[in-house]
Amino acid sequence: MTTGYDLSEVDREKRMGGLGAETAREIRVIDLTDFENRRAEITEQLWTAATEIGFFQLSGHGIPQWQLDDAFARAAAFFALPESVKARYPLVKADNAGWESLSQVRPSIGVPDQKESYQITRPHMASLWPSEAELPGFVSAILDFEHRCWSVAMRVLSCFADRLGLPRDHFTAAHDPESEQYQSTLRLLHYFAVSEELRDVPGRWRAGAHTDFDCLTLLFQRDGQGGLQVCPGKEMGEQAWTSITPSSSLITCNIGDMLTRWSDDLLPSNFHRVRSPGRDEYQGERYSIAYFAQADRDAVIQGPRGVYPPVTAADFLAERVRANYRPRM
Ligand SMILES: O=C(O)CCC(=O)C(=O)O
Ligand SMILES: [Fe+2]
Repeated sequence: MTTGYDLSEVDREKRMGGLGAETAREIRVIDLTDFENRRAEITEQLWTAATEIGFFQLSGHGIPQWQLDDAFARAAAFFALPESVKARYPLVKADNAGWESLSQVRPSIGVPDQKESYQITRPHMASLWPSEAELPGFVSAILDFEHRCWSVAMRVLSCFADRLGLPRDHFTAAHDPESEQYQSTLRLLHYFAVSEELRDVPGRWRAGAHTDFDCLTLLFQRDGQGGLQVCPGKEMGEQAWTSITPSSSLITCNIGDMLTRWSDDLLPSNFHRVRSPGRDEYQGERYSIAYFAQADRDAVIQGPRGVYPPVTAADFLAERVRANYRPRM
């Protein structure tokens, strides 16, 4: 077993900080309706979208619209708390839990993302939840939403397991919400409105180019709050980025580095970033929510063909988090 790993993903990321070009690409929408009866067809669609393009969107995912809207309303209420209150729930890096602001520095750009975020990782929240008085009903609503995300992610991962020749529940067993080792994370994100003095300042990103550390990311956005751009991993050399039209009802998915390793590189992780609005665009704030399906700390990541040495999900994640935040955090 290796301890840590060689961080080649970070080296790769450091080459992706430039502006690049823009290009149109097809982003497929895959309908999960009637999942159990349509599993074979859906599996084919997910596999080709994931391997040919990398990013895809889900409709028919079963999370009701009211619950998506409610999660965003609660996220906005959290970020609207006074700084002094949010500061009582600071990000604990080792646990991927808590609130941070302007502290995530992507290796690609070397300056902080223009955002704040609040991360929920179930086993580590004891002292990190806002109180009932501060935000009534927040904890139960967010935990319920997190569980709905888990269940969508596990459906998608079960299809990938089938195609990789692994037991169908291989990934589900490694993302066990009942385990103390669980480390999947729900992340509420708030990108700041662009102040007058920061407009047109080059080199500012809402989120610098990166791949995610996890197995699978579910990303929720809001109509009209654009900025997400993607660049399929296998085409990273060209640095041609495609803007994703935000949608309040679809889930945008991407593969993360953990699943790339676990699939012996068959499922590529994908670069993405959130650009700052241009001069003539909406300069207001932007919200998004991401669910990162990250295997439990004690899960051992190694693909069926053993292309990479085994590494625990705990070691894998710890190295990436260390490479991503200012030392003071
Ligand atoms: O906010 C977004 O649209 C993307 C967020 C993201 O890529 C991340 O937090 O890893
Ligand atoms: Fe991301």
